[in-house]
Amino acid sequence: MNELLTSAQMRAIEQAAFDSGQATGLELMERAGQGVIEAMFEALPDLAKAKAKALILCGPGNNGGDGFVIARLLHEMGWQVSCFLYGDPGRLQPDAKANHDRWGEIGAVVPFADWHVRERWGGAVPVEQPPSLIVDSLFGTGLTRPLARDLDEALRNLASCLPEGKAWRVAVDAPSGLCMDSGRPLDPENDGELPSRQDLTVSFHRLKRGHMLGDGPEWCGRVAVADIGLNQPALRAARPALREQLSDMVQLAEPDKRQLRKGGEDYPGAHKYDYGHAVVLSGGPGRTGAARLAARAALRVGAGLVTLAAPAPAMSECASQLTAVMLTRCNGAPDLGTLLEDERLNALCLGPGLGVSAATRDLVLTALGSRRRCVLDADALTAFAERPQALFAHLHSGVVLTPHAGEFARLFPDIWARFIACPEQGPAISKIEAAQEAAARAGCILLFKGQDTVIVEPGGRVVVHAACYERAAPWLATAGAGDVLAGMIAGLMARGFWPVGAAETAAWLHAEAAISFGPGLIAEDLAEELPAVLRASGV
Ligand SMILES: NC(=O)C1=CN([C@@H]2O[C@H](COP(=O)(O)OP(=O)(O)OC[C@H]3O[C@@H](n4cnc5c(N)ncnc54)[C@H](O)[C@@H]3O)[C@@H](O)[C@H]2O)[C@@H](O)CC1
Ligand SMILES: [K+]
Repeated sequence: MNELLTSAQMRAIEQAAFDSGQATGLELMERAGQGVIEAMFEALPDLAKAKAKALILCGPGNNGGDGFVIARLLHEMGWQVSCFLYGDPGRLQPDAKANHDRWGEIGAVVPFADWHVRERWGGAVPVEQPPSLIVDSLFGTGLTRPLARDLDEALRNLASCLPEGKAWRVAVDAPSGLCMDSGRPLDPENDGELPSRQDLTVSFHRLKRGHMLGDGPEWCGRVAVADIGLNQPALRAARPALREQLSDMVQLAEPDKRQLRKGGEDYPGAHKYDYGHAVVLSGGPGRTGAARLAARAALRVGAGLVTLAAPAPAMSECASQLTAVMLTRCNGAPDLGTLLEDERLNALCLGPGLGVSAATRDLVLTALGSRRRCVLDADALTAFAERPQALFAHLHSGVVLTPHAGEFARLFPDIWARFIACPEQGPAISKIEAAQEAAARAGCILLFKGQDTVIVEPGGRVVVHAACYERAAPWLATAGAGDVLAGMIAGLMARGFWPVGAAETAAWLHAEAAISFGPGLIAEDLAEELPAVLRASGV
């Protein structure tokens, strides 16, 4: 259940279910409507107390069909329901039409020409009793272009007449206007500001990428997944074409708890060298903090030994601040080369506080030449902004790049420009495609940071860690947090994690530590919170 689907993958699963006789469209639509009802009363318990009047906004496709089911079921529960339709009833798809007609036996359908939102709810004394629930069943995974201007205007009027807090808002599958493959609003006219935020968005079968990526979480409010009875493993097993379509399935990040555990059957009587030796390169005097943060994190995440390699003038500054982390002198690339003659040094971290300079570039190239597993972060990336190709030519499958948006833009300016252009049609390019293209060009693992962190192995695994909803960790926006992440990845690689697995586990632990610590967090706290996080997750 940790998968993130594209709209096309969802359609393919649905089609396979029809073709194999696992379900009919009408059955799925009924379960979808039922699923929304159950999910919203569970997630929003106050909604049941507010039981009064619901406004169901139905669209021209199957998303609208789900809305007619919801209208009927709410009516059966005693709600007063108004159904508004944006679209031509004569052109509804058969399943949506069937549910439109069933609703028609119960109540009216207000055509778009008669919505008159302002007249209804805009005056000092509303003409009509305001709804306590507004269900957005206009567009779901089928949205391919921005909302038409007249609909957009009606929805903005509705939002101003019934602002947030005046009525609960629940979206069926997607907040209308959001591209569900990217989490980006298809709304160039309004700079991506959709008409309203939802309190809850109910997805079907699995989460879609748009629920977790980009601005998706902000517009969805909260998410719930309704089971609509699709047996994906059975469909996949029986249908090679579906297997093919689901082969590049994106997963939500999870920690590898088995590998995180020390001791046990993998390491009877383990020695510290069984857990590797990470080396973190430090900047000069007054700029050693970032590397020290990374080194401490590498040790806390379980590397057997961690050495900070600092230039001579910074040695005393480092020595006064280190205890378990070891210290060695490294005055530049030749010293690093000598250091790496010791084969026990098996993972490197370069970038935090290193400085944007030719000396940094030389250190990076020496590190890459040693073929050690390596994290390149911060200045190790920015130092190549002028000539990214000079870096890419030396990268290999044991390297993890950890750019934030600014660093990504410097290394991959063309991909970045396409990624941030306001999309006019769907599916819009998502952070996943941007990261995939960048990783393919670089030829190594890429961890593209952000609230939605995307981890890509060229031609391989794609993982998303989204610090949203119950995993929101706003305190992570603090100086030095990125240095800690880089150190954690290096520490895990020293322990023997594959680079992509190290990036995934580190991204999860990093957010988990922030969630566990809570408000007031500073970067120093992240590594210190790791023991509690590891214990709580059963490691
Ligand atoms: N895939 C599944 O397994 C299920 C899907 N269901 C529902 O069906 C939805 C998908 O249905 P559809 O494929 O019919 O798509 P939608 O109902 O999302 O959209 C309807 C159609 O509108 C057109 N359209 C796209 N953008 C538009 C715009 N800006 N203005 C006007 N028209 C536009 C497109 O041709 C699209 O097919 C899902 O989101 C979900 O709510 C459910 O009924 C249950 C099961
Ligand atoms: K919707």
